[in-house]
Amino acid sequence: MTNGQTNCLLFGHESESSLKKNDGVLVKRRAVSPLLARSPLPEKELPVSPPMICSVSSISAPIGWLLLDGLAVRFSATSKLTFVIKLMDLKSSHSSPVLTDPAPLSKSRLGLPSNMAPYSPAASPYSSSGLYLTIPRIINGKLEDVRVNSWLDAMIASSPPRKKLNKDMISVTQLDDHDAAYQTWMMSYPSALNSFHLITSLAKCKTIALFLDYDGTLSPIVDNPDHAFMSSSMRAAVNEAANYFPTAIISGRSRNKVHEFVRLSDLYYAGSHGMDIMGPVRVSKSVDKYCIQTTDSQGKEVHLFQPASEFLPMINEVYESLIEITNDIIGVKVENNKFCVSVHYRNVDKKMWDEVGVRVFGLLKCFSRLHVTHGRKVLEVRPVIDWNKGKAVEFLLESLGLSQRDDVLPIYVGDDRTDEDAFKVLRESNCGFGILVSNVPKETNALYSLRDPSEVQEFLKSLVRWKKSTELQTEAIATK
Ligand SMILES: O=P(O)(O)OC[C@H]1O[C@H](O[C@H]2O[C@H](CO)[C@@H](O)[C@H](O)[C@H]2O)[C@H](O)[C@@H](O)[C@@H]1O
Repeated sequence: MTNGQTNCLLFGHESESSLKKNDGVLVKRRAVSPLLARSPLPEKELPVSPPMICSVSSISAPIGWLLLDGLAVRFSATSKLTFVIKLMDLKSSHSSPVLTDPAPLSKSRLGLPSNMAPYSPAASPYSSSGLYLTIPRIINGKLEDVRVNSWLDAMIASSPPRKKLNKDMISVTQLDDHDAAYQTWMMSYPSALNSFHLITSLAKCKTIALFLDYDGTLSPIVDNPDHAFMSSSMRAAVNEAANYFPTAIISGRSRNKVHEFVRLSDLYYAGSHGMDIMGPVRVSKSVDKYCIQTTDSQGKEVHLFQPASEFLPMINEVYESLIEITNDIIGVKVENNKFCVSVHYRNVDKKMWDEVGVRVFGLLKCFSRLHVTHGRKVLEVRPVIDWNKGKAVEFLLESLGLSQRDDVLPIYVGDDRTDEDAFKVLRESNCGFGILVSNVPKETNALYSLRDPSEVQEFLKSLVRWKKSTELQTEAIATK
C-alpha cells in the first residue's frame, strides 16, 4: 500500500453494508490472494482517519467491493453520483481488531477440513434500516460528507443489473474489470459446478435434502412477476432431483402461486417466505397451534404450518391500501403473497423509486406489527414474527425426520436476501451449506455460487447423475 493514488477495480455492487461508523470511513478489508482465500481468513476492520476515499470519477454502484493493491475493500456511497476512489492514507497498523468467523469451518459436521473449505466472510444479517457509512463525495466539485442511511439506498442496491452488458456501450477494460471482479469473488465463493467433486465427497453416505428458492433460482428474473415461468427442462431437472432427494421449494410467493409455476407433486412447498408450509406429517408429538393436519391436492395426508395466520386480515387490508396509494405511479405492481405483500418497482421510473418508498414506509407507520424487507427491486411487507426461510428449513428438516443427524446434508440454493436467512442457519449449524445464485459479487452466508438458473439446472442434473452412479456401484458391490 502506498500513499497517494492507487489503481482500483470495481467489484460490482452488493446489497447492504453492515458497517456502522459516524466518524471517518470504516472499511472492512480482506486479502484476496488465491492462496489465502482458500482458508478461513480473519477479516479486519480498519478505521481510517482522515477518510481514505477522497475524490471521484466513474464508479456507479452504490455499494460494493474494490480491489486495492490486492486487498478487497468494501465501499458505500449514494448511487446517483459517480465516484473515483483514491487511496490517500491507509494508516494500516495491522493491529486493528480482528473479526473472526463465527462459525469456524474446522468444527464443521461437514467433515470438511478447514483448509479445503471455501472461505466465506461472516456476513451481517441484512436489515431493512439502510446503510450507515459516512463517506465523502463530490457535489458540484466540492467534497462533502454524506450520511448514507436510507431505505432508498437499499432499494437502489437491491438487484444487480439484469440486462446483459452492451459491449458497444462499454469499454473492454470495464468488461475485463467486471469479469476479474467476479473471478476474484469466486475464490471465496467457488462455483458449485467446479467444486462438484468436493461436494459429492461431503455427500458420500449422506442423505442430501434439497431446498430451492423459486424466482431467480429456478426461473430467470423477468419484468412481469406473473410471467416468471419455469422452463420445461428445469421442471424435469427438479422432478428428477425430487425422485432422489427430499426436496422443498421455499419461496416469497404465495404457496399456491409457486405451486402453479412448478406444477410438480413429489416435493414440498413453502410460500410467503416460509410462513406457509405444506410438509409431511410431522413425527414430532409436540402440539403446535399453527400446525394442522389436512390433505393435499392428491389426497395425501400433510401438515399445514402457518405461523402468521392471525395476520391474514391485516395483510389483506394492507394489500388493498398499497394498491390504492400506489395506483398513480406507473409501473408499480402490488402482489398478494398471502402472508406478505410485494410492492414491485422494477418497472417504475428510477426517479419515482423514492416516492414508492415514501408511500410504502409511510403506510407502514400505521401497522406496527408489519415491517418491510428488501428483495430484488421489490419491497416485501411482512408480519413482525420470528420466522423466515431459515426457520422454514429447520422446520422441514424436523418434519422429514432429518434434523440433528450427521448423515444428512441439506443444500439450499437461492439468489435473494431472504435466502440469506437459510444460508445462515446452515452455515451456523455446520450441517449443510448454501449456494448463492448470482452473476455479480455479493456478500453472502452461502458457501458456493452458481451464476444463473441454467447453472442451477446443470447442478441438479449433476447431483442426479452422481446419485444414480453411486447406486449402481452399490448394487454392483452387493451382487458380487
Ligand atoms: O423467494 P422468491 O421465490 O425468490 O420470491 C421473491 C420475490 O420473487 C418475485 O419477484 C422477483 O421476481 C420477479 C419475476 O422474475 C421480478 O419481476 C421481481 O422484480 C423480483 O423481485 C415475486 O414476484 C415476489 O412476490 C417475491 O417476493
